[in-house]
Amino acid sequence: MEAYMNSISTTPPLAADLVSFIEGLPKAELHLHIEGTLEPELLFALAQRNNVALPYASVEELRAAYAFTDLQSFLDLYYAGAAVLQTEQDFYEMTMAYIVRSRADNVRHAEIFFDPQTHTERGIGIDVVFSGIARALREARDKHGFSSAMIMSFLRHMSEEEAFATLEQALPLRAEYRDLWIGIGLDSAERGNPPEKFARVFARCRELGFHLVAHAGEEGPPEYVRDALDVLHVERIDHGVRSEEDPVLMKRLAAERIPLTVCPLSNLKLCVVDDMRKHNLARLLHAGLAVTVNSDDPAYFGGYMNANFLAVAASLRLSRTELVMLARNSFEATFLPAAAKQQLLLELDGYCMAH
Ligand SMILES: Nc1ncnc2[nH]cnc12
Ligand SMILES: [Zn+2]
Repeated sequence: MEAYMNSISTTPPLAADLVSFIEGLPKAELHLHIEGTLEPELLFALAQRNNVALPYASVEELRAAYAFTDLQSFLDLYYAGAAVLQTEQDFYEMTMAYIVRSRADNVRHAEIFFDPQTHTERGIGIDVVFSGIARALREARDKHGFSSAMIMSFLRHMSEEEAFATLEQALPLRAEYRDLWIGIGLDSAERGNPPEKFARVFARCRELGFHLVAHAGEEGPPEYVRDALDVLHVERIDHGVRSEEDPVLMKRLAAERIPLTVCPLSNLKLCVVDDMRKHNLARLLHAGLAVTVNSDDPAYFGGYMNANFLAVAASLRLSRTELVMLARNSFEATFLPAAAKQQLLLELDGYCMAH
């Protein structure tokens, strides 16, 4: 919330009816790291339960440390924070907290990243990670009709060999999690870790029939976006905001309607932009790209889905039509079967007619 407040402090407030329109707008979240939803309060509670020492005396002190200068300064804290996750129940509670929070934002479907290497490196079994996350997602589906999927992401600061080893560990679980585990992603430090580094493991995942996505063009150059498409054969680009530096790439992204999962508050917190009013989301949208709004690591960046929508709506003065385009793009960009996608699009149409 803090980043949102700073960015709009010199921007006129949104009309109350537009705020409530955004809050109730049905939406899909396609760029969310479940480890990035670990709020300081839960992080402290898990540290205590699992006897993990923290270098912070209080929740407030920890929150005060969330002042990032770039992606790496965030990743250092994010990986350290994830060390409190030890048991299946811990992963369950973290995931359930995210579901409660995103249902309140009227997120109707979420495709969630998880980073097994962050945990297996510390001796946590990969089955523990899958099981805790999936138990929460299945419970939310059965109790509330909350629709979701899991995207297992490789850490790009690690080697391709280590990514292959993670894939080998995970594949025996595939049948057990067939209802949820639909895709493979690529995240962590982008600069100096180009898509080609993971060409072989992505080719294998493609053969295995997974959906493919990758972070590209967050801090890295537009060539990484092009190579994520041409070398890794991804179907969506996570972030992709630096694509704007390459007009040929922009034309292609628009013509092929390749979804970009943009994360406005993340971009502000990680200094990809220094002012939300300068964010290129509206320009990308107007250039015909399939832009979506997402929260990335909401516990660290100051807001969940609605905070992201409200921040761009206020700073970029987005109209209802533009906001609906963003929500529509989010449903169209899901990996849901056509009928389920259509159902969500109809729900969105119904909402627009009623408001
Ligand atoms: N914004 C981001 N970029 C790259 N890797 C990440 N892992 C978690 N959040 C990330
Ligand atoms: Zn991300």
